[in-house]
Amino acid sequence: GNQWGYGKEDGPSIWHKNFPVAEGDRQSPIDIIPKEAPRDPNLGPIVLNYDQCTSLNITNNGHSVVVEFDDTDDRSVIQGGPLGNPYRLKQFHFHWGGKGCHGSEHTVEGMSYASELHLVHWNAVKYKSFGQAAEAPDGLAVLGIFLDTGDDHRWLHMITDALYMVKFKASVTDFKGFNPKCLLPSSLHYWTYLGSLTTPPLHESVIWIVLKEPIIVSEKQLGKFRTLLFSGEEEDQRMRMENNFRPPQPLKGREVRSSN
Ligand SMILES: C[C@@H](CNC(=O)c1ccc(S(N)(=O)=O)cc1)Cn1ccc2ccccc21
Ligand SMILES: [Zn+2]
Repeated sequence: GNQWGYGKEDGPSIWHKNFPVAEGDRQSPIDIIPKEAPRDPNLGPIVLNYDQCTSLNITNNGHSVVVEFDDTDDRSVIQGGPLGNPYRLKQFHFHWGGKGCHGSEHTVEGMSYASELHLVHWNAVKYKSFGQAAEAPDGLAVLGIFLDTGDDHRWLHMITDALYMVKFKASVTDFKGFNPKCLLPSSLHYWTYLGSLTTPPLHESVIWIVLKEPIIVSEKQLGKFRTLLFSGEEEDQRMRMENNFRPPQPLKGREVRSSN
């Protein structure tokens, strides 16, 4: 299939060859300029119902580390804010940089954070499957959370302690009972805009909700993400998984709104 990555030969600058939508009108991520993102009084708060959440496993898909959820019912949903329906949690994953360099996807006035967490949800009211939703303009809602560096995050160790089990591409291990609520910052104030997946196939199917407040994790915890490999166990070349982020894309006239 279409092999893509984050290197010189297969990275973001050449994705358009196999995925022409890369040059589309609603691509993500973007640079968010707060003073150009007016408060919209019609934007209510986002509501996260993650209490019955059902994480299943953690996997290295060769691009990131992903925690997958049982999305066969509405136990874990996001709703409110810009969303017309509840959207069902499918997975979350991270993007990060290399040693001492930042790796968030969205930036704020040109400033990037150390890392960015994406909680991926799909509109199971309107669409029959995640795959079908992933191709629809209102099919997905991704909650983006910035990670900044400072003290240890008290719960992130539950993820970083499992990373040695999924060092290689295509490795997967059980990861049950993890509630991502523990990864939220104290404020749910957000920016929202219409965008896309930030990796191929780059479908323009995402309602983005990016939280303004970052969570704080330590350099040591972030460093554990960089022990993951892009490469599979059988490959002789070991390529460290780092800098797995797409840079900001043209806004092309889109409006970014701010919650109150
Ligand atoms: C959409 C693709 C898989 N890609 C994603 O699911 C995805 C999700 C979020 C982001 S980001 N970085 O923007 O948050 C990027 C990619 C293929 N695919 C199609 C159907 C399908 C079913 C299960 C799994 C993968 C599937
Ligand atoms: Zn992502």
